[in-house]
Amino acid sequence: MSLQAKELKWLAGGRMILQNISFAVQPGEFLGIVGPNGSGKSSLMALLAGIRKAADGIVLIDGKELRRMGRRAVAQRLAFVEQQAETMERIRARQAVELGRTPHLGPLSAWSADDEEIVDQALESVEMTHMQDRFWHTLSGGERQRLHIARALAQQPSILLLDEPTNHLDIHHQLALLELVKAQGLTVIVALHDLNHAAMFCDRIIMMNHGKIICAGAPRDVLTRGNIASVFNVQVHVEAESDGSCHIRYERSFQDERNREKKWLSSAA
Ligand SMILES: Nc1ncnc2c1ncn2[C@@H]1O[C@H](COP(=O)(O)OP(=O)(O)OP(=O)(O)O)[C@@H](O)[C@H]1O
Repeated sequence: MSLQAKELKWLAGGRMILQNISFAVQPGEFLGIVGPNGSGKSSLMALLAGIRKAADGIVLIDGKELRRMGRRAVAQRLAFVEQQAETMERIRARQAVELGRTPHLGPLSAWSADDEEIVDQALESVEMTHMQDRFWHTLSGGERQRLHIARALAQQPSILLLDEPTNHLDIHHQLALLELVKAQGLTVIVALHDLNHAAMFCDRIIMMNHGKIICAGAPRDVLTRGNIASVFNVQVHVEAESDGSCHIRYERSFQDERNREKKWLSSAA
């Protein structure tokens, strides 16, 4: 399924948060959104998921306007894992994943063996089967995050929106999660802070700053020394990889160097 944003604009507290946001994601494409804190990534994800309404502009799913689709119809097509997803205090891990099946259940389609199997698979894919009977409130931040992903996969969407899904995860689970999501072949839009993960996994990247798209394109065309310096105020070396992607090496700042030098001089005195 494709997703298109056309001239999106969003205001909050009388302030322009997002403006001139236009882009399209093709079926099966893995699109990354990167940008500094406060650049508008989460706000954009919320507009794309339909949980916030744009002041102007439209979101289209396979050419249909999102705001004209019912909540259930949207949830059958699109799953959203928010950055600070709500807690579900009194339920067990498995029940949290079972919630992903809700949009597919109805008066004529009660809970079935297929639903059970889909939930089993979703739990297994995030390595949480052994914790399925644990109460939600006893789980760590990373375990909860993996269950949110499992819930989204159990929803069997065509489009997956993930807002910083690797928050709270150790490096094994960060990579495992991105590999798992990539392997699903879904249309994915993911906000990421780790630029190397964006370079490794994304087909295309949108770089945002101050609520606008600064540039968009293949990782090696977006994650350049110049773009990263002007948007993130960080100096980097970008090394080209043999597979056409790139790897970013961060330089220590001048201030860091001076502090280290001072520390070394005072300890040597
Ligand atoms: N409901 C709101 N009311 C007022 N301002 C808001 C609201 N929601 C977001 N903002 C502001 O909009 C800007 C963009 O926020 P947003 O959360 O979209 O950024 P982000 O790129 O996801 O940041 P981060 O990387 O820190 O998660 C911020 O300045 C934020 O304070």
